[in-house]
Amino acid sequence: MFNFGRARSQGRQNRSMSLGGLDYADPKKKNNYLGKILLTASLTALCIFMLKQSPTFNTPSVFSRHEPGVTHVLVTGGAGYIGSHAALRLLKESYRVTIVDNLSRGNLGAVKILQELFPEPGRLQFIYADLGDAKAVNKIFTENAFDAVMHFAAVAYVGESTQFPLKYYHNITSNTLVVLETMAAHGVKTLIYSSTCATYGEPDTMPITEETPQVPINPYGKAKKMAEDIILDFSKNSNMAVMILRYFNVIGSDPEGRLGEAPRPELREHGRISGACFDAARGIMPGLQIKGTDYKTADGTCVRDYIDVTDLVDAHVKALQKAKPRKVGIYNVGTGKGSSVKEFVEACKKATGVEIKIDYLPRRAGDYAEVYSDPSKIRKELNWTAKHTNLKESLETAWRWQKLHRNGYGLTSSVSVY
Ligand SMILES: O=c1ccn([C@@H]2O[C@H](COP(=O)(O)OP(=O)(O)O[C@H]3OC[C@@H](O)[C@H](O)[C@H]3O)[C@@H](O)[C@H]2O)c(=O)[nH]1
Repeated sequence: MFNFGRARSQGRQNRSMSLGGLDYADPKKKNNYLGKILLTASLTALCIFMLKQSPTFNTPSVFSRHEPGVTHVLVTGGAGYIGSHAALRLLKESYRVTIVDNLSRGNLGAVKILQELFPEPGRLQFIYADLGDAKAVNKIFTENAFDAVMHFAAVAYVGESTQFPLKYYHNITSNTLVVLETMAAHGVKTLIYSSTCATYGEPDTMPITEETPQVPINPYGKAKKMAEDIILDFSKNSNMAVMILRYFNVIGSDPEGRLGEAPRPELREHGRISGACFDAARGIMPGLQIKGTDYKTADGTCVRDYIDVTDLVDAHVKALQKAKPRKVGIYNVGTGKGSSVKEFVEACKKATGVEIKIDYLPRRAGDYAEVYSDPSKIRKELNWTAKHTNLKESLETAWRWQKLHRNGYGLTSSVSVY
């Protein structure tokens, strides 16, 4: 694990070690030492220069104290697709944001864009850390005064979860435990948790309400359900304000084309339908594979409820504003409308203007035939409703980003910790 804060303290240690070892008795050595001092001084200057370029350098004291009227939100996974869009929205709304990300799935490029948009001291800082490292997380909470946590960071591919279940159980449950324990230890009182429709599995009746029994059928959904249970049990004897948002299938991009979805190329085989469509439209892949055509749905392909990322982050801001101590709110975040994979691909062809070649494959492990939400609870209680319900229009915003960023976020997107 590396973070800029640690680099600074290590820099201090190294400096004192080199000065502590000076011995001026030998004139030859003295020249050596002068050389070393000059080298150390220039390296230190270089380090400081580089750190000043990094977002973490901006006035840590501002981040370490509560300020009346300023809500400081820790966004875990803020370098990822949804987390970065949430950070952008929070920053636009004048929240103070700290992003923690291990860059295993997220992109430093997304953080850099946010940093360029909000360069003022005290707005945004980035800390490179892994939530599995409880000591590092504790240090982050010690050095920062958070008012709320939005916990996005997680591995999140259904197919991958069936292949590497332990990775999913570990990452999703134990990291949530670390976040909760550290929040409790430091008195941070509000949690907005990213859950998923995958916790419902394959219910008998549609649409899915928050009362629909949760019977997940893949490790991703099961691990998210476990994390929800951990949070719910903890909240029974705590005065924490908790909001659990169960997302349906997230698509789209920042309409101004600054942020987008940049999945790891090496994870393409597990990738979501949106990424697969765009890869095919851009000719990076020879075509799109539709995985499963024999489901009991109108056209035989799976049905999902596609929610625009800008609507999703709007739900987060509303959840944050309405969160109350000792209360738990659980909400579906979807449009209430189901679309089949075939319909999705047709919309993608229209949005991109590309005639995507399609191969039909057998079912993917872990998939359920049909899920779509009943979003009436969130509409009633949080006054939230999806504004973007046209698949093609959401895909157009994503396609715009894809065209502007042919290499995703560039070199930074290949930084990997796992
Ligand atoms: O290349 C592909 C990818 C996906 N698909 C199909 O498209 C449908 C949607 O699959 P995706 O992987 O995009 O999304 P999923 O429904 O599996 O899960 C998604 O939604 C819920 C979120 O919480 C999860 O994080 C997210 O992965 C499935 O039927 C899948 O089999 C393909 O046919 N081809």
